[in-house]
Amino acid sequence: MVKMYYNEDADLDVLKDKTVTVLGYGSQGHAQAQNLHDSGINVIVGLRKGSARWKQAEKDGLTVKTVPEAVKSADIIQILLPDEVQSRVYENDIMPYLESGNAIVFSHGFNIHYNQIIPPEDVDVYMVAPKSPGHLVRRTFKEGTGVPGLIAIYQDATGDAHKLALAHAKGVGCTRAGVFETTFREETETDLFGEQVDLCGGVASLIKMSFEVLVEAGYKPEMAYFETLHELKLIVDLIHEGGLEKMWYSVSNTAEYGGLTVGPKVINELSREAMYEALERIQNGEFAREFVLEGKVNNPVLTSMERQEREHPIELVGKDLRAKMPWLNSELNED
Ligand SMILES: NC(=O)c1ccc[n+]([C@@H]2O[C@H](COP(=O)([O-])OP(=O)(O)OC[C@H]3O[C@@H](n4cnc5c(N)ncnc54)[C@H](O)[C@@H]3O)[C@@H](O)[C@H]2O)c1
Ligand SMILES: CC(C)(O)[C@@H](O)C(=O)O
Ligand SMILES: [Mg+2]
Ligand SMILES: [Mg+2]
Repeated sequence: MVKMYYNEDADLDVLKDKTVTVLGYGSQGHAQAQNLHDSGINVIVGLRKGSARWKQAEKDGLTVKTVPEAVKSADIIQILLPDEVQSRVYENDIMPYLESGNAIVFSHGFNIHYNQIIPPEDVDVYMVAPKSPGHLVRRTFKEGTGVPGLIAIYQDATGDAHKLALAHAKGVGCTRAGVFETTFREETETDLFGEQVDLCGGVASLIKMSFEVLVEAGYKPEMAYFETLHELKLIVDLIHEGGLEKMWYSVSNTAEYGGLTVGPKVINELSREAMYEALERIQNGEFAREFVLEGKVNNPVLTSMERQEREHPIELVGKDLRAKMPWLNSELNED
């Protein structure tokens, strides 16, 4: 078993005299900056002048500066910008102001692993990667718990990178839930695989296709929505708490027999082949090249797919139904 690190293994004091700048105030940025600040660490947020997020970060009680000013004021520079813009911002607004002994921190290894950012040898480079969407990083922290996370050391110029990474993970709240150590390569490749095949891509495709089949067969879209999307969370909660065993225990024998016999026909050997293909494209850098080039031309494919996704009938019926369920936390930008 891998070693897990908890609160007692990490010492926040190593960050006592340091300033951490969090570049970006999106999903991870707003969560990690506020958690670090609430943990007593001196935090500055770095944003573009005129960024819509600037006011929000100030409203949240944080100091905000432009990226170059934030980097100049900091010992530890945490890059929580979209992966596809990080290398450009690094070249223009980070690298010129780095000082020997600084640390650069990532929450995903993409830009290091795929050579988009090549840091100088005299800075620490480490990762603190919460294994969770950013909004839950903040929500769980405020509830007094946290989400599990990974740390990884790419470069230990000062000899302190490991202690810093653990303290940083503690400030973000991850050592409350458990942190384990990995490498930039392992985090990057498994993270990309998980989000493409299972967590985001696989699940979204499964939801949409099962919804489409029910609606095409003449069932009401509202029925199909509850069956294929809404209830998924309730089932996943059981899996999350107690593994597949707890889910199979809780559902009826009918669901258990039907699920165990039909599931492998739906997610089948063809799906396995597609998963291996996705993994190969991640491992050989093809996916990274495609995504980096997509970013360089201002995300035309992503923009168009986001629009198509918003217009999918399950999203339209879902919007109406969720409006009738005010107890759902469906705000997009909730803190
Ligand atoms: N979203 C997640 O839950 C999640 C989970 C784990 C790891 N990560 C990693 O965290 C990092 C950040 O991802 P995110 O999803 O939080 O990003 P995001 O898109 O939600 O937020 C990005 C932030 O950067 C700002 N920004 C964009 N371009 C900028 C520029 N040129 N200069 C300055 N600021 C700019 C945006 O205004 C925004 O505040 C990525 O490395 C990602 O892989 C994200
Ligand atoms: C939250 C995820 C999917 O785990 C993360 O990896 C991301 O890129 O947003
Ligand atoms: Mg992930
Ligand atoms: Mg990811």
